[in-house]
Amino acid sequence: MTTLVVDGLTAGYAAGAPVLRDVSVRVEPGRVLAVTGPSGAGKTTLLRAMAGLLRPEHGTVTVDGAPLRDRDHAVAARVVFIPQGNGLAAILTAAENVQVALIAQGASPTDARRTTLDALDRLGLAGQADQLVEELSGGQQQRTATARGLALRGAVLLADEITSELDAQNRQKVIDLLHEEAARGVAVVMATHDPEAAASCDAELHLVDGRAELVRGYADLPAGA
Ligand SMILES: Nc1ncnc2c1ncn2[C@@H]1O[C@H](COP(=O)(O)OP(=O)(O)OP(=O)(O)O)[C@@H](O)[C@H]1O
Repeated sequence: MTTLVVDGLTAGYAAGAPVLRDVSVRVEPGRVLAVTGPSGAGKTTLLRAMAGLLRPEHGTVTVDGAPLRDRDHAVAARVVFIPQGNGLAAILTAAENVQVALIAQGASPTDARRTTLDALDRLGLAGQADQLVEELSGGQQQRTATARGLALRGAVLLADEITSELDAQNRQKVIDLLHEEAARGVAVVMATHDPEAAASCDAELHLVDGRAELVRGYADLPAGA
């Protein structure tokens, strides 16, 4: 089980003032943390820092106590990032997008194919496996990206706005799958604009202009939850 800790994080992009200022939060195994806040508040920036894609100006992001050096380090620590806007290769099929990621992680082609079909099936995409991503609807693409993230079976799962293009039924399915990941010990973070999705999480960090306000902490959970 892996714990990711953000401590006093100030970070941003090369040109300009920091986007995040003195943000601290623990991402605990077996729990789902919602990151909420208005557009531009810094949700994606925080997830990028948790994924090892942004270097802190001040403070630290640690995985099991080790400061994250970069994305390679995060991948080695099994920090999986499902980006906003899906990050899929449009000219590959849904299945190929998932398989390539698994093979890059060391899976054999046979295992990769089996895991891929299982992950697509969990997202209701069994019938779309061999369809090109550019031929899928926005919601199907978003679910394919989620299938890829789940197939990688990370220790930490960072999901950036992965329900924004989904209908109510698929939205609930994806939220349920994130909770299933947590139930098997994954530390899950979900950036979302959706108050219902946030309410379903175990804790909520609300960002305003890059500053964090803990709305609900894990300690607020009823005993035994
Ligand atoms: N690559 C980048 N280079 C420079 N500035 C950026 C970059 N990405 C984001 N920003 C800036 O960082 C701030 C926070 O953006 P971020 O995408 O983290 O917000 P967000 O809360 O995820 O917003 P949204 O809900 O609209 O996705 C914004 O002012 C944005 O313009």
